[in-house]
Amino acid sequence: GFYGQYGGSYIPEILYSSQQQILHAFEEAKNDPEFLAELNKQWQQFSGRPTPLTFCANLTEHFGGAQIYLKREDLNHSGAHKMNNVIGQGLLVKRMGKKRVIAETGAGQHGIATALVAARLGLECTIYMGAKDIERQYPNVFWMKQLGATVVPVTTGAQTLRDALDEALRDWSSSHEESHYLIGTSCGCAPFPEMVAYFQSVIGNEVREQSVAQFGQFPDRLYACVGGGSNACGLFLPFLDDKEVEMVGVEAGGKGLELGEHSIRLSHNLGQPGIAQGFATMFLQDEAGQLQETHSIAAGLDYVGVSPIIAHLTEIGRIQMTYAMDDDVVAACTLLLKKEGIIPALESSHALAGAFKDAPNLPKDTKIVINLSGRGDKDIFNVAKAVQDE
Ligand SMILES: Cc1ncc(COP(=O)(O)O)c(/C=N/[C@H](C(=O)O)[C@@H](O)C(C)C)c1O
Repeated sequence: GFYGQYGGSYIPEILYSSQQQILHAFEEAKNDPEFLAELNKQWQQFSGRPTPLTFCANLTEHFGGAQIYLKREDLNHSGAHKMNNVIGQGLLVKRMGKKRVIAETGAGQHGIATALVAARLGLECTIYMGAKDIERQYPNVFWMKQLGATVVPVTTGAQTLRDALDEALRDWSSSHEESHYLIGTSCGCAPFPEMVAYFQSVIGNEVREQSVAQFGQFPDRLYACVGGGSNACGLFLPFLDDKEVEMVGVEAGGKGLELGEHSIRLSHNLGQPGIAQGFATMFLQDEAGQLQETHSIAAGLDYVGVSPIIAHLTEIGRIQMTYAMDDDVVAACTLLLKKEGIIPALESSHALAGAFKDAPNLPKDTKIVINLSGRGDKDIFNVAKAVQDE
């Protein structure tokens, strides 16, 4: 479970048995045609896969450079890519004979996806969510409760994702016999990063077929926002060996480069290697190694760690990491909805902002694919406030 110097599993001994159980269940399921058939059936019939690869003619003309395509993970059931992973892990929970799932959430997309799948699979569900995030993503919280999930407000620390993750891990430490910790992103101890990346890879595998079918080649360049790193892993990993396909990850530049104003772990040399929350990766930490507060207008990118897979691929130069500031993110969001009639999540708008910066300077025959990881319904009040402040 190592990716270069990152990854591994640094967890309390009491979790070893559950970790091993998940590892074996995952290894077996990956090679079980029945599991894979059920997984694809639920992805198609419950979540609505395959998601379209949408050409943006107006934006392409507007920028006068690269041809712009969107991978529409916003069209998954629940409105984000999170559903891909939750269905996968939900079927694994049934296979392990467990009755309860625990999850952390920030943007609420992972939370609502977990509550939806728990309802469908008849599992008990507890969601940990920072009190600040509950406030700024309330539409998702309302439905989680209607679905029968227990939503636990986390009031420690900055009351955002990192704190919710710590609380979820605490619960799992004492309930691991009957509960599964359904992590929402490609972080945490082995095998979570690999497992979440595996389930999310349905995104890139579909793009491999759709790009050749729609424009006769693989994309020249892929863009994805990076919070925990799961939608980026999902789009990028199926193209890893196709060296001509470039990959750009976009982090949250927030309000500025002062500690606490952003969530930039990999670009701009702002993160440092560290070990926390069960794994080794690049974290935002102070000189003493204490995890720092982060900020982003997008709750889903407001996280202090990052996938060890993304950290490693960035270190070896396979992924170029950049970042987008809150203002550019809101501008990218409103440009997409005005030009193409698609309302993106603020997280996904970071990938848009990164691509829109490059598009005008790229040759006209360049094909770029941007991962539209989610829809913007949950962000109504945040966007309203941001455009009002302009
Ligand atoms: C629409 C949308 N796009 C991107 C992200 C960033 O998560 P990754 O894809 O794992 O980097 C997110 C992250 N959302 C999580 C959530 O809904 O709980 C996030 O807050 C945490 C699980 C990291 C998201 O909702």
